[in-house]
Amino acid sequence: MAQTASTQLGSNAIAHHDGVASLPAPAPALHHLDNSDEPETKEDDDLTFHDLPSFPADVSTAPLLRLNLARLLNHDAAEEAKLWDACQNVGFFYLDLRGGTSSKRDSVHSDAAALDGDTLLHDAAELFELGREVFELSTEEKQSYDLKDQGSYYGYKGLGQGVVDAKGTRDANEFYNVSKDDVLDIGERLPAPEVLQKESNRELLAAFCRRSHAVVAVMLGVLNEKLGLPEGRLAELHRLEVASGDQVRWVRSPPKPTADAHTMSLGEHTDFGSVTVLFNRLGGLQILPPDSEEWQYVKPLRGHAVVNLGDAMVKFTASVLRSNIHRVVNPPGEQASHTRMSLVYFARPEDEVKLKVLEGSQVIDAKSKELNGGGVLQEEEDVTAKEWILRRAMGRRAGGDWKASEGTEAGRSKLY
Ligand SMILES: O=C(O)CCC(=O)C(=O)O
Ligand SMILES: [Fe+2]
Repeated sequence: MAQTASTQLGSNAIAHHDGVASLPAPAPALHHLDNSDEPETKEDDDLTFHDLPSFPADVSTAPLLRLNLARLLNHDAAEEAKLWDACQNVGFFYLDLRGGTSSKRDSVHSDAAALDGDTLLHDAAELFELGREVFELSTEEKQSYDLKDQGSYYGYKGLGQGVVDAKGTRDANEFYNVSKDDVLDIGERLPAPEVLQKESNRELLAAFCRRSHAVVAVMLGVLNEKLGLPEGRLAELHRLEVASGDQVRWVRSPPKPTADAHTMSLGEHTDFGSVTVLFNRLGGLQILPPDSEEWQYVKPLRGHAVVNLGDAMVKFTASVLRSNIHRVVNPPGEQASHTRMSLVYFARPEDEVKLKVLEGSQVIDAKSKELNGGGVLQEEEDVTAKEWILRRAMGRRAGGDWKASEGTEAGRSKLY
């Protein structure tokens, strides 16, 4: 008898499929490892946000694997295998940050002091408050921090100032991007509202960057080993202290009038960079799982980040790793009447890194050969991370060059 995705995935995966006939059928099960023999801890029982309406039980959700930072820090082989699986097959997973603290003696993690999942969760909670303050400023003031005309994607983007498709349909979110280089005093200080110039808030943003980057470094370390790349290869393309397009982003979508309920808040896309660490409280994020035509919600889980890979990892690995298409729609059910805000850390390759297939890995070489044989691997473009990110980000602004903003998954979307 066919199993449902949730029974296949076991207790450690989040999946919900109901039997309501009017809803779309569940997508085919994702590749996975079976974790059903893992005991469920008491803590795992409570993954909901108590101050918000609950995520409805009757919508189809993506059965993403749930990884645990503490286990990855202990070099737990099964956990590393799960990470490898998720990154090859889905490109999205949950990361339980609770209790994920590195021993300072662990020399494998160079920035061990910054590696603290609980403090990262705490910083994220404070940043949700700070984001609220930023968006409460007047539209006129916020608009003065739209740096598009200076050729920058940092700063503010107003509601409807981005497009969600090639026809130019306007988005339904506003966002604010803060540069890692700015808050770590590596790059120039960009114009910003007073509240973001306050030293204590710059320190909070800097701490969030360091801690998110340290979590990303753990992921990159495991992937480096699984790919069989020379030691430290991915790490040396992503040094915290070197200029890069790493950024913090707040995304805010107000509740939509009923007539507009189906307009997208944020259009279908793949992320441009390497690894994205996302903090969600209300639903609305959806992914189009591999081999599926059905968009599925990613249900937010307390204590967890949603982590996904971006196009740079696809390019570095000749598509051994996956950067999955996703979008943001209205939060489901009762959640739709609430303003949705999310907080994101985008880790990207250093500015001058060329987005080319990496050398020195048999796994990547084999994949390149396979794709070349099938004629799928396109000739590599000579593009740096900085150029790529700028082109992709600006192409999504109203009046931008949509075609130039295409990512690695263009073939998956009907909109491209
Ligand atoms: O708001 C979200 O949940 C996702 C945001 C996102 O995908 C992005 O900013 O690239
Ligand atoms: Fe994204």
